[in-house]
Amino acid sequence: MIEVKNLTKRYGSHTAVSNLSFHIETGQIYGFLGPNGAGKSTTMNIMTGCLAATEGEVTVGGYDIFEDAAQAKRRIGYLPERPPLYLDRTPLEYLAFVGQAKGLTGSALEEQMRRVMAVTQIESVSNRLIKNLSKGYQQRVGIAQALLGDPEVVILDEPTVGLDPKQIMEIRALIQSLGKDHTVILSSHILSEVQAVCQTILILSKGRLVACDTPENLEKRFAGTTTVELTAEATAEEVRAILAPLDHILEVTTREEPRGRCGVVLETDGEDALCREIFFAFSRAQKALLRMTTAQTSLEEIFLELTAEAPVVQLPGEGQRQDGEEAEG
Ligand SMILES: Nc1ncnc2c1ncn2[C@@H]1O[C@H](COP(=O)(O)OP(=O)(O)OP(=O)(O)O)[C@@H](O)[C@H]1O
Repeated sequence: MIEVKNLTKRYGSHTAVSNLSFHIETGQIYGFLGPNGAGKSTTMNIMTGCLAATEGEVTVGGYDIFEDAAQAKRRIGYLPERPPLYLDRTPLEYLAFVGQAKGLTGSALEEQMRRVMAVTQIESVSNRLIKNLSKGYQQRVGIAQALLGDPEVVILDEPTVGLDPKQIMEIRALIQSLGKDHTVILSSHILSEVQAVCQTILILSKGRLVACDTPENLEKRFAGTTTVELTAEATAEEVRAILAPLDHILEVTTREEPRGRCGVVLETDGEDALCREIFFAFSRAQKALLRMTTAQTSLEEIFLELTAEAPVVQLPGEGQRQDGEEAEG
């Protein structure tokens, strides 16, 4: 549906987006995840034709967003980070204005307005001034305008920012329902949000794409090791002898405890069946296993690692060098 190839955006000497390439398929909810300044808004603004790229190509449904802007934009509904709401208008007036700007008139406009107001559940406030609506309802109006024209793709930049927890839950539910009929791309700097709503996560860091996968695969791909902690009724020496024949154990740390117990921490390569084997190994040795727990690297830890601040490199005589200016391999 959307193809982004080698996209780069520089603001003066600062590279906001660096050699970004990815593919958005029809019918999924995608999440752009990254800390503040990662380049999410810049990428979305370029994908929606609101901002020119320095280099690279974006096509929407096969149409180039720069060369064939009208055709490409028709397929996209966009809610920017700061929605362009007219605060002194009512949602009805505002939606009529946006609908006309998108080329809708007469009964087609009325029918679409009715539909988007029903989807976003703003009928009850449609005659109140937008400035008097709660932030949650203002956001719904912003989403309603993005849906006018029945675009195939809906792009939402930080749709839950500034909302209270109840409003966040409601907007998330709305986004999930939009995912049934649209391809949805949203940005967020909150991992749990993207994890809860999106089928594919694109992690951006300093203008670069550092990962793109399902939440489950990201966990699998980056988790690598699993830590197993156990307590056994045995000496440290006995524990090591019991574990020695088992594969998939990378490191063993033991600590003898009172009452003939031993606390053990194992670094493993993440093999799922290992806990079972450990259990039976202790059983065969007639040593009681009193406790066993596993802890995997969480998606939160993966995100923090992938987007960790790299130290600013300043070479002699080079002046202020901006990270991300070299071309990505
Ligand atoms: N108009 C501009 N002029 C100069 N630099 C800009 C401009 N817009 C964005 N930047 C810079 O480009 C980088 C990427 O910004 P962008 O807004 O795309 O990030 P973001 O991931 O959306 O972050 P946020 O969540 O804070 O909006 C940042 O370093 C930002 O300061």
